[in-house]
Amino acid sequence: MLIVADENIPLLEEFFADFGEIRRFPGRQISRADVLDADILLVRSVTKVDRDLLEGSAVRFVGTCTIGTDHLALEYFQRAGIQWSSAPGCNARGVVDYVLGSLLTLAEIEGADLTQRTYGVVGVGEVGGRLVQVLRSLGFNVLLCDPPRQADEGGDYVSLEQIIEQCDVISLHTPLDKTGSDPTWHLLDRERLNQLKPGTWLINASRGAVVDNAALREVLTRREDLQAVLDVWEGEPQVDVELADLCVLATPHIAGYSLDGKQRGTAQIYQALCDYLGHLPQVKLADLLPAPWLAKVELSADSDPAWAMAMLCRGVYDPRRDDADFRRSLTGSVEEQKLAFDGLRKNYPIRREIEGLAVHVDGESVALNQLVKALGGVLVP
Ligand SMILES: NC(=O)C1=CN([C@@H]2O[C@H](COP(=O)(O)OP(=O)(O)OC[C@H]3O[C@@H](n4cnc5c(N)ncnc54)[C@H](O)[C@@H]3O)[C@@H](O)[C@H]2O)C=CC1
Ligand SMILES: O=C(O)C(=O)[C@H](O)COP(=O)(O)O
Repeated sequence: MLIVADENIPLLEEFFADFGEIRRFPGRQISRADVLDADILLVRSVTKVDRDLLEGSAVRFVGTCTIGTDHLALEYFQRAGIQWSSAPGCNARGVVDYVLGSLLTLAEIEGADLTQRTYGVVGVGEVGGRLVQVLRSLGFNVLLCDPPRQADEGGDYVSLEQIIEQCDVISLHTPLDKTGSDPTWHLLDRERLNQLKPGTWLINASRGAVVDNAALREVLTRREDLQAVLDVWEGEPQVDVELADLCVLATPHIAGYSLDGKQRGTAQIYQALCDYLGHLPQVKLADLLPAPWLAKVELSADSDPAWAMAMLCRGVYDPRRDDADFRRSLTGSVEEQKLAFDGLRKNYPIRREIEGLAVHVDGESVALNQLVKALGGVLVP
């Protein structure tokens, strides 16, 4: 069996070597000729997998080790009888950690109290749902917007207009969808961006085109009260440098890049391929994931909870480093910038997740215990 795979998929050898030959390519360069004889195609988000790539090839199974599926031509797969799988939720916690780190930076720069703001989460699926859970457990006021879920399940949802009208912080976690009943392409268009409440913080770690980037640049230029954090960009790997300059934090699509998230993505596709081929899975992620460098944190019971939150979150992950690395890469020619965008992602440093962090609170503190649990940490004796 021949497997063609994006070279940036971690643990390819460990999970897939037993199935046959693995040929690795840079994801953006996988071509018709590369996949012609392949049985299995394993990708990440940067490979457009459509009829142009697959027609006439032997590929019968496509696995994307990502949450997003906007790079896959799913209707074509159905017509052509090609099985596929994505990795739902694999790196959702990494994105939550990115948002938490961004909030800490925004609060520091603005001198704001995170407990006093109203949060709007747009798209309440794997990522947004986990984010809502953390924010509410922290005692924050959170409004939810998810028209598809609202239509299916009813419940405690508000419209995007209400989010824009009432929220001090808006975090976007929808898929990128150009069609359907609730399209998200330019969900935040010029009109909606203009309506943002004074002082709104806008975070986009979904897909670049969920926000009209040109309109955002124009609105941020006029309105100094707004603060934006962008992890994703229209036209990646090319980035609007002027827009990046206007952002508080700008990063090269790495919000979900925890080691755990990336390796989980591979493991989920391995499981899906085993199901497709009727194989009994032999490889377990738990045997491969290394122990985190930060094994345990000790907090004194009289620590200030706001300080403790910053320490715990930033001790595991602080997006300011990614922002600094990215900004340094935005100085060369456009071609150099595009290469740097992919280079930063390819050589991404090891980063772990806050969930599961072992924390010992030395003494009695209800507030600290609640904080640790809200962040997903584990209280240990
Ligand atoms: N920056 C990064 O590194 C990462 C980005 N992502 C992006 O985040 C997206 C969301 O991820 P998940 O939460 O795992 O997906 P999901 O599919 O679990 O949840 C998406 C939610 O958005 C809702 N939704 C769809 N259209 C909407 C609309 N017009 N308005 C409001 N809500 C809408 C859906 O009903 C669903 O509940 C992914 O599709 C992917 O594009 C995901 C992982 C990492
Ligand atoms: O899972 C997703 O969806 C993402 O956005 C991934 O973090 C993207 O990572 P790459 O596939 O672009 O490496």
